[in-house]
Amino acid sequence: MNVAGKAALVTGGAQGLGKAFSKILLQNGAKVLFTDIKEDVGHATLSEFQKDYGQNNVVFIKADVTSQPQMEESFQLAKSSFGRLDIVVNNAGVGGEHDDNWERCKGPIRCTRLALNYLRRDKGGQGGVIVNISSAGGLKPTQYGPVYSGTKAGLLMYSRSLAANSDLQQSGVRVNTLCPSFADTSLVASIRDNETTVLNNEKAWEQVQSVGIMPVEYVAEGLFELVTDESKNGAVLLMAKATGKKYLEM
Ligand SMILES: NC(=O)C1=CN([C@@H]2O[C@H](COP(=O)(O)OP(=O)(O)OC[C@H]3O[C@@H](n4cnc5c(N)ncnc54)[C@H](O)[C@@H]3O)[C@@H](O)[C@H]2O)C=CC1
Ligand SMILES: CC/C=C\C[C@H](O)/C=C/C=C\C=C\C=C\C(=O)[C@@H](O)C/C=C\CCC(=O)O
Repeated sequence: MNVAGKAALVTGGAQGLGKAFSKILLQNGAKVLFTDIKEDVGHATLSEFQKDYGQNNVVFIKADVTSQPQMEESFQLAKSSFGRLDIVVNNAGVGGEHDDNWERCKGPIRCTRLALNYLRRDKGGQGGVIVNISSAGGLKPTQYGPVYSGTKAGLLMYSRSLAANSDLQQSGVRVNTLCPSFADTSLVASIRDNETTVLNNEKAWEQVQSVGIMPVEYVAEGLFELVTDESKNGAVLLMAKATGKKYLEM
């Protein structure tokens, strides 16, 4: 897929990986609507992007992925702003070990279901691609983040199963999963700063340091590959500082 002239919706795009995903799409000529719950940070990112990529090529809306009405409004706004929707990146998420944090999995599922109403050819869309942001922790056990790993593994298998659906394939929609290891964002800084609820901050931070931390721009290259390579459907891309990009073969 050539993203130039295409339209994307990225959740949690105000900062971190979501900002880097939005940026790489804009840099390559796509129009982007990004959502976030952080209004001030979102508006600052919007101004930066509008200056660099054009006033009409980027839109921000304060919207929470845990809210069905807010996400319905976000998808409608993307369609009315750009006249089309081709790419959806379900990125918004939080760290931490709250035992009810299945929203980390349910939020992207909610948004994937909404996305299908806009992308499917049999629903008036033009086909497209959904990329769900899981984690290396969704593929490999994280002993200090079992809830995090469990929810990300759930999202991964939801995405793979949906991608295997033949009706969806015929409607022109691909569904891929990106599994980054640690990247340089506030989520990882919260482990360093003892501001999260991982099971043992000190040991978790030691693990982060031994695995290594990737720049967000590098992770965005993986996202871009999953968006543009039309041979990829149901793909799971693991990215880590030491081992680079590796597709799951299973
Ligand atoms: N940083 C890392 O090492 C890794 C991060 N991930 C995943 O990448 C995604 C992005 O995380 P980071 O950029 O690291 O974190 P971050 O904390 O820097 O950015 C997350 C963004 O999502 C927004 N957000 C959080 N909850 C939201 C909600 N309910 N609705 C809308 N927006 C919401 C936040 O306000 C923030 O702007 C998450 O799904 C995370 O689990 C996956 C693997 C590694
Ligand atoms: C210590 C983590 C605790 C809590 C989770 C935290 O809230 C967020 C974690 C975000 C990312 C997790 C990444 C996990 C990475 C790993 O488990 C690494 O051990 C393995 C990473 C890559 C291996 C590459 C390879 O085998 O090819």
